[in-house]
Amino acid sequence: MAELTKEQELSQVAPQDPKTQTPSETRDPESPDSTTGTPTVIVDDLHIVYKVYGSAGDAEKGNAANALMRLLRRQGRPQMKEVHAVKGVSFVAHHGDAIGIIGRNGSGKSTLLRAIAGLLPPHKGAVYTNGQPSLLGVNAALMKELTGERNIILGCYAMGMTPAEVREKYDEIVDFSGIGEFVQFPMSTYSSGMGARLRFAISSAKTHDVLLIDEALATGDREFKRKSQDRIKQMRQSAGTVFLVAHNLDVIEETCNRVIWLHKGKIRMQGDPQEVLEAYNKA
Ligand SMILES: Nc1ncnc2c1ncn2[C@@H]1O[C@H](COP(=O)(O)OP(=O)(O)OP(=O)(O)O)[C@@H](O)[C@H]1O
Repeated sequence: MAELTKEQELSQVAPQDPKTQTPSETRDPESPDSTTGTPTVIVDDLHIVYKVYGSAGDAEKGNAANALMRLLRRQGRPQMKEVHAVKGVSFVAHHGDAIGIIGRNGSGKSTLLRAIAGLLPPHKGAVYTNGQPSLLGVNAALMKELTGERNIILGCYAMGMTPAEVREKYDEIVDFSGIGEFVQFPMSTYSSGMGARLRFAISSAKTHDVLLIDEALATGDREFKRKSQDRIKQMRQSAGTVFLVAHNLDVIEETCNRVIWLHKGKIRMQGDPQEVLEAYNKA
């Protein structure tokens, strides 16, 4: 796939509006990376809306009449609220990119990552991916009641590795995670940092087409952070694309070649890490 014109080669995540499925329109000629590497992820005018059943607002609470009104209203449809978490985000990522996503709490970073992973359907717009995206978050699901050893095997199988590949990688994963003899204990006995380290070690044992990391580096100690940054650099070199959401801006600056700054669900700025981080720190 030399250019984006072969749209059919990109798998598409749950689009709802056929009018928006024109990824070639989303290329940003101004972007420093838009002409290098093969496109791996195209986010095209993406909107993500959460629907939540809300409770009563403060003005409606407090007395019997209001309580009765609330009860009566609930006899009809329950009150539903919408949270418009991502509002028209578009960008193109390429092989070899490590893209940092920054923004204040609630700006939509994790939502964007989950949408790229295909875990959230777009309300409008689309996400196209070339290859399998894998989301690595501190809450990524491994089975807590199983030992680290079992989880390594399960996790590797889940990523599509063969038994021979799992045997080959097993020691390296345990080593990298630094959990030592705890590998024989159930994950429920691990500290949150140990769990996060094991998840990172498992997920990064394989070369991913698109690896999405959500704050995974925030929990490790200094030594583990350094090791995981090196691993991310290696993954970039092996031609995958890495997305990294982290509040630690140093990690983003050292690891990423491009930064997207989200503000209230929209892209406020994107491009060279130093420039974007400087503007972000001044804001
Ligand atoms: N499961 C959910 N249901 C309803 N609303 C949600 C849900 N998850 C997130 N939101 C809302 O969507 C918006 C974006 O949240 P998101 O977690 O993506 O932000 P974030 O930038 O990752 O925040 P943080 O830096 O605090 O992790 C917020 O207003 C949040 O309240």
